[in-house]
Amino acid sequence: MIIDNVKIINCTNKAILATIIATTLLVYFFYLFNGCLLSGFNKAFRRFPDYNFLNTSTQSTITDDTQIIFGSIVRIVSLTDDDNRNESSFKYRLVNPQNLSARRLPDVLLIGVKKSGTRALLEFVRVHPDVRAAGCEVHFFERHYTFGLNWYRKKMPPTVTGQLTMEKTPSYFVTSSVPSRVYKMNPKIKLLLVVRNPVTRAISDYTQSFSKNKDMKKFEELSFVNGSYELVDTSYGAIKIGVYAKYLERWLKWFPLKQLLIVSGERLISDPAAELYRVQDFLNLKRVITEKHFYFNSTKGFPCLLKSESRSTPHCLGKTKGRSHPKIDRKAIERLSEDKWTGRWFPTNPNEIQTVDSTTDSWKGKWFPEIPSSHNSNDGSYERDRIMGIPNSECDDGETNLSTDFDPNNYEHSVMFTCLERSYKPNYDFEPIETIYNVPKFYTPVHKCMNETISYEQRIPTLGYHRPLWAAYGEYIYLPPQRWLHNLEHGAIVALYHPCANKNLIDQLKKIVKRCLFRHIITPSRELSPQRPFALVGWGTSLEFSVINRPTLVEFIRKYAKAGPEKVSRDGQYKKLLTESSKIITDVDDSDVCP
Ligand SMILES: Nc1ncnc2c1ncn2[C@@H]1O[C@H](COP(=O)(O)OS(=O)(=O)O)[C@@H](OP(=O)(O)O)[C@H]1O
Repeated sequence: MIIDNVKIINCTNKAILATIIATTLLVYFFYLFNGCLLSGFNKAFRRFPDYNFLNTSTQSTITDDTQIIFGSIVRIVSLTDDDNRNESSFKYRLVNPQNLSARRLPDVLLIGVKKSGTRALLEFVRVHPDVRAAGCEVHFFERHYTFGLNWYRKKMPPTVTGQLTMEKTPSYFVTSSVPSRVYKMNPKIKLLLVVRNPVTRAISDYTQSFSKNKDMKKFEELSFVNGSYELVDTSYGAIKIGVYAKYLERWLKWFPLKQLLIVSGERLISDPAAELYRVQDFLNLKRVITEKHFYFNSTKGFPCLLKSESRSTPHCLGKTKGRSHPKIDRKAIERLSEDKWTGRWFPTNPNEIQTVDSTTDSWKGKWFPEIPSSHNSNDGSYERDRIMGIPNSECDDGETNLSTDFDPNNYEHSVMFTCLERSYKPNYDFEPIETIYNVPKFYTPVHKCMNETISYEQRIPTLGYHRPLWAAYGEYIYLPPQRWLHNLEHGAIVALYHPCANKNLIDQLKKIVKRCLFRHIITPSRELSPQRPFALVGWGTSLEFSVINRPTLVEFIRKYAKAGPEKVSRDGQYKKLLTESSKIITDVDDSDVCP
């Protein structure tokens, strides 16, 4: 009986043990299978932090990297990653597997003109997700025609239905056999032709040859017969190519003008986005390539891409594009540019060319593509009207067209600096939030004239397009961000407060900033949140806070003052609603910040 009892107890123990193991295993498997469910919950919780995280237009990027540093929440936002995310949203599409990897003959040909900006146009247009281009010049129609169309097709990139295939070889334009061959391949093909002031083009052409052969004669000697500036030598290749109409005539025998778009090489440099809009319209593409894709690199002196089909980082064209030109005798340039030398534009009588296709409006007549004086890329004059710090009533003189940003004389605009709600209470529970944008190394924002609006994606902008005239340093009744962003670029610190912020705290903030450095701006801003109605802003960074903690603010100012990409300490020109000019603290360069 006792033995029986022991057996029963043993059996019961085994059963209990088995039950425990089974339950543990069950729980374990349940956990494994629902891991994604749990992480889903976690993610959902993480999606609901406080106001500041929700109310910023950069919220999608905030998850990038958030850390606690010196009692502040620091979030690091990658601008380029964010851009990629935007791009990918239109890059991905549902495709049938059989649509993949098909190589097609070109729908679009970039036929020339050599040294007019053809590489720039190709690189810019292939940013479009619906355009795929052969990277190298294929030279099919003039060099490798005997290889046949199949060979040519294999040189093209794979495309899916709906994508355009494109190729550029600038020598197509000047080779007589090419237009008929292209027509034979595809009579409906679209043609792009970049033209540039032929004198600048000739100098660029000469520069390229000279880089390969330093024993070459001077440009002036090659361009004129007998060494005097009397007779232009139109047999010299660099000059000859500039007689665009001669070559165009051949193309227009095969293709109607509506199948050809003439792209301005000058505008491709001064305003690439505008020229790319024309190209996208001509190719029936959605206007995807915009100003956001470009930045002007002042070191290179040309627009560059913030990202492209193959690279997500900012980059310019290679070293062979945008070379320095040798110094050419001004008299030679003047002689080559003379209006009365019709041969520069046309082989004979300018009116002759109009008989080729006079039915279409887009034919510009003698000036091909337009009067040369209207664009002259030689002296960089395209940037002249936007030069910073020089008042220009047609662009920005700090007086005209101010309402584009903020009109100091319009009482309706006073809402920008007036509190319409109850005053916000400071709250120690809200830690300061520092946002650091990874500014691309070569990012150079453009100056925009007052006839163009500037808006920002960031709630508190820390970089971006701005006005050519920057603000005089000091405290303002209100200063729009389109002005103070220029000050940030010069290394200023901008202190912002919400008009409804606590008055005592506003005074404390002002005192700290005024005692720290000369290069400061103080202005209200309605973009701040009720929880953190104060902010300090430096180039590419901002610190939003609820209460005034002197050490935190001083630390931020020391870290980001003078950190803008331009080292300019001189005072600004814009003074509308300036109430107190800033005082020099150590010296004009703010050598010692927050002494
Ligand atoms: N964004 C940008 N970056 C650099 N360069 C630019 C750009 N846009 C136009 N250009 C001008 O393009 C000139 C070269 O023209 P092409 O690309 O047609 O040359 S080529 O025929 O393919 O050799 C090149 O000529 P050079 O200045 O003589 O080098 C440039 O003036």
